[in-house]
Amino acid sequence: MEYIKQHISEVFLCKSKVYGDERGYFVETFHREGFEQAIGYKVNFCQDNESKSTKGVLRGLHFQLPPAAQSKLVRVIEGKVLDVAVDIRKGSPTFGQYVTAELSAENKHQLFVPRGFAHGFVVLSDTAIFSYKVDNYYSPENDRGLAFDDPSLNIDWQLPKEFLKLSEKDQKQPALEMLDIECSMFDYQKNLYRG
Ligand SMILES: Cc1cn([C@H]2C[C@H](O)[C@@H](COP(=O)(O)OP(=O)(O)O[C@H]3O[C@@H](C)C(=O)[C@@H](O)[C@H]3O)O2)c(=O)[nH]c1=O
Repeated sequence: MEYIKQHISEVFLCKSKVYGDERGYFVETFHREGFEQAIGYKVNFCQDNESKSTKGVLRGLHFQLPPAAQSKLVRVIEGKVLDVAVDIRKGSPTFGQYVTAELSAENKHQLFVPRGFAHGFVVLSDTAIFSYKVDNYYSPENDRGLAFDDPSLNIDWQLPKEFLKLSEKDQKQPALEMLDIECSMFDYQKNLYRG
């Protein structure tokens, strides 16, 4: 597995080695020791999630507040998505900036999204199955969102806005400037994103 630091250096794109033969292929999708060595700290993944969506579905941008903050290791097992991780750590040199990655069943890339990032994706293929590990359990009372179309972020979701399908909740998420208290719960100096 290759772990590639992104321009926000706590975010990693993970590329698996795919062994193809006449039967099909084999791939390691997670190797704890290698993963922790690459990112530089321990992450205790405790829940695996899967969702299926149709083209144009946009889920996000989501995060959970401490003490239920989550790191996520995300991948696609059917179809193709554009995945986005926005840095919401107060005091971070890359605050408000984001990383994007095209994740597909074909390229088998994974994105590691640390705590202190709002995460979302849009489906670019007819359907997509999204699969991910998280290192803290689902906590509806700590579940928060950030507007996918916040002009201060200016994210290019690669599909026309009228084509996007969002949950009711995600159609009215707040802009980043409204999330000052939430962002300060991910203070960069305190390294809180390291769990
Ligand atoms: C996320 C989650 C949802 N649920 C339930 C709550 C709800 O009834 C239903 C659908 O929830 P949501 O609408 O929040 O699902 P969804 O929009 O797919 O939420 C996910 O979006 C992506 C972008 C993420 O980054 C994830 O962390 C998660 O927030 O599933 C759980 O039981 N456990 C979970 O871990």
